[in-house]
Amino acid sequence: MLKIPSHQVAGHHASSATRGPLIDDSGRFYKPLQGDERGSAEVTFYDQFTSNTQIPDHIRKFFPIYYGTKVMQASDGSEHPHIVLEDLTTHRENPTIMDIKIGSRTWGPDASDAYIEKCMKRDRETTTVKLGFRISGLQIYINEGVGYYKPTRDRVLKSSVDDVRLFFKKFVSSDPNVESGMGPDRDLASLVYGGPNGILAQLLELKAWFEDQIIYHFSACSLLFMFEKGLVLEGGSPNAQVKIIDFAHVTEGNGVIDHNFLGGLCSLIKFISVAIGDQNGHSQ
Ligand SMILES: Nc1ncnc2c1ncn2[C@@H]1O[C@H](COP(=O)(O)OP(=O)(O)OP(=O)(O)O)[C@@H](O)[C@H]1O
Ligand SMILES: O=P(O)(O)O[C@@H]1[C@H](O)[C@H](O)[C@@H](OP(=O)(O)O)[C@H](OP(=O)(O)O)[C@H]1O
Repeated sequence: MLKIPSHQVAGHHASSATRGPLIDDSGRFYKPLQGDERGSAEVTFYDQFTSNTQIPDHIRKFFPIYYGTKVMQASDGSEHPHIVLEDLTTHRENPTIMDIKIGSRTWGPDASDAYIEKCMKRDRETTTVKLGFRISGLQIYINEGVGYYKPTRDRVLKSSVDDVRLFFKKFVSSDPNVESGMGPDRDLASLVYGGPNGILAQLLELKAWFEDQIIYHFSACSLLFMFEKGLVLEGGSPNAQVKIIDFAHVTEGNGVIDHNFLGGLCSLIKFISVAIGDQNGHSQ
């Protein structure tokens, strides 16, 4: 049975009037191809990436598994091609999720002047230009009674630099709505951001690849942070994961490192380091 994902935090949403992602019970995520060149560019990327033998396994794990494309009934009732992906939330019960669009510019080298103008406006209005990334959406699980803290798209996109700092603290706090004089409690910071399997370690692994790889330029891609607070309450690990998604503006690297993504990633790493409590940032 196809349904609208309940854990989508950003991007185009499905409704009976608009085409958006759908999921099924087998753990697949169906993303409708955008009608213009963005849809075909994303398919081209996934086709090429899936068969690219230059991608090390420890990097491939950051990408959703790709199952090809399928023409099927879209959320608006039309027959439409979809990209079929692994549903990254399928094994999670109450995931806490953040979508962060990386890069200090969100268009690729072949973009039209009109598209650049549209993106530049949005990049300036958000933290993209200042920080090299912007938060596009998030949800934070609080508990069974309250459910999720999920600020509106408008609220998230209007974030200042200080708001971004605060969101990274709220993200790992027991209740994002509660703040003492010291701000949100950050009770889960060392478990979720820190440690050998935490988000910071995963970002550093990605960064090492981005310092070297000259195959792709990942314009306007997002990193998804995910973890499960419920597992911590049961005494386990939060199963923190970083994934990279949204490849509508990926282009060939042509022998040049992806300085736009790499710069944003370094900036993000510094913010996460600070949110853990290491005011000097990470030394690597
Ligand atoms: N494979 C996946 N599994 C589960 N959820 C996903 C997956 N891919 C994307 N999502 C969810 O859908 C949201 C939007 O995804 P994506 O960025 O690919 O869509 P988009 O409509 O192209 O976005 P944008 O308008 O920002 O370019 C993400 O923030 C995430 O919550
Ligand atoms: O970050 P926001 O404010 O949500 O803005 C959206 C974001 O820039 C997306 O990347 C873009 O889609 P693409 O990356 O696929 O171009 C989308 O364009 P659209 O509204 O024209 O689809 C924007 O609305």
